Amino acid sequence: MGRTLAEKVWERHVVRRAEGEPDLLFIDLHLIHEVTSPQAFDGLRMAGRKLRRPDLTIATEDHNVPTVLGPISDPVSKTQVETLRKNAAEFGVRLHPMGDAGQGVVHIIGPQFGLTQPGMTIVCGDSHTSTHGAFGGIAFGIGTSEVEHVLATQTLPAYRPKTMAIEVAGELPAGVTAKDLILAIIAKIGTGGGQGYIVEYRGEAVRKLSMEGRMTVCNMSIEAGARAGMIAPDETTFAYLKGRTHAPQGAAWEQAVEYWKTLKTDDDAVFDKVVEIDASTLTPFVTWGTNPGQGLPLGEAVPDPGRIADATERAAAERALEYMGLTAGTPLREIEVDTVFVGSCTNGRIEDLRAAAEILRGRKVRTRTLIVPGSMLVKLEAEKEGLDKVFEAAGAEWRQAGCSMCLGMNPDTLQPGERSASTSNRNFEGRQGKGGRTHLVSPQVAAATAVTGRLTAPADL
Ligand SMILES: CC(C)[C@H](C(=O)O)[C@@H](O)C(=O)O
Ligand code: SF4
Repeated sequence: MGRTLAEKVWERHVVRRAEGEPDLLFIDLHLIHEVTSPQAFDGLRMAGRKLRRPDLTIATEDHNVPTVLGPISDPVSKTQVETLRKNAAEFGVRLHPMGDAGQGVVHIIGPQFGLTQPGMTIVCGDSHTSTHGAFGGIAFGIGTSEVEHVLATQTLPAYRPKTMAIEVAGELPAGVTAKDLILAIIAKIGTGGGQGYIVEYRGEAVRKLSMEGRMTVCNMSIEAGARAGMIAPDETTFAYLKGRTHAPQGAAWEQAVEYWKTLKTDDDAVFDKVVEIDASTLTPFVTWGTNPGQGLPLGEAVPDPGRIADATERAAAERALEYMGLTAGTPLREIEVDTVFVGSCTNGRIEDLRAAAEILRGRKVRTRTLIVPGSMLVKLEAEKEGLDKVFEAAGAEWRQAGCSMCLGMNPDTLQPGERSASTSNRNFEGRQGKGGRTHLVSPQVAAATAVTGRLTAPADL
């Protein structure tokens, strides 16, 4: 019987297997940030261990950094960043600190440097590590004790998840993006729908996505509860990687591509579960609730919890509407927002900024609008293209790279009761600041919303 892509990549990395025990996997790339690494380094220090493979480890500062120039004022954030600096120096880890040209959100810098490659195992003490699966590797988030294990051994014990195929037939209509697709997928399968699985996204619409779009999709796999998300590499993947700093060069490149071409699910392979979705029926999607599965097409209205059959879901919807300050039956297009955030490891890449700029060009924003590049390199690229000027002319704020308003660990937050349209990945209660209300959207919807002050698709402008 043939094998799925996930099975192929997994098997190639097993260094020890024993009955009744998790497989011991070799890890090709270990990404580090300031929030989940301090105790792991402490553990190493206490055990008198060194880092096993500093060459396969890379660190960045992202969650706690302010996105305006200047020092970190919050003492907890400051300590976390300083601790990472000390640890990186002591253990010989390459670090991209604030202000460095290579700094950025951990899931943006791996791909941009060509460190993220097809067929790899990639881990990070961060749930959105699933992003890197867009290149056809197995990438997942790990806990701090696992971070320590990987630092010490470059291996990780893990049970192999089951495999799920999400088959996306047809083409995305014009104006419908990767973000709308993944929000629609999560609304369909639920925030627990992917639990216990590695998801492989397949089908025509997925093949047609750019690498940026594929990363957006894989990024949010975790929001459907999946262990990881992946997409088989193809010409789009190779073209994206070619020439990047850490991508193989010359003969090694040819050899790598030859191997990468074998990284696809065999025709006769069997997935443990298959979900089908028709891309051609999709429209711009927004969330109305407090989990990423509570989403609907923008053309619809706030749902009536009374009409939800499942008691748990009904209770969740009631609570969500109360927190969100929404009334059932209100057209989603009539919801007014105070703040728009374009950024994060979901939608903080150059293509996302270009899409937002295209809509904001020659227009003015009515909301507080933060445009935050996912990395300093994205920032540089955007500035070369003059996108910063477009944003500033529209009245939006152009910032330094970081996680920013994706989560309230830095100065970019919502005030209690404030409402945002955000291109990030989580709309949990308090995610963007205590009492803040988040609607997850694509960069296109975010930009159009900034123009009108209400949830809006570009086609409505
Ligand atoms: C802080 C970090 C551990 C966390 C994660 O694991 O994802 C954060 O990045 C997030 O997006 O919530
Ligand atoms: S941008 Fe958001 S989702 Fe991504 S790593 Fe930072 S906090 Fe987590």
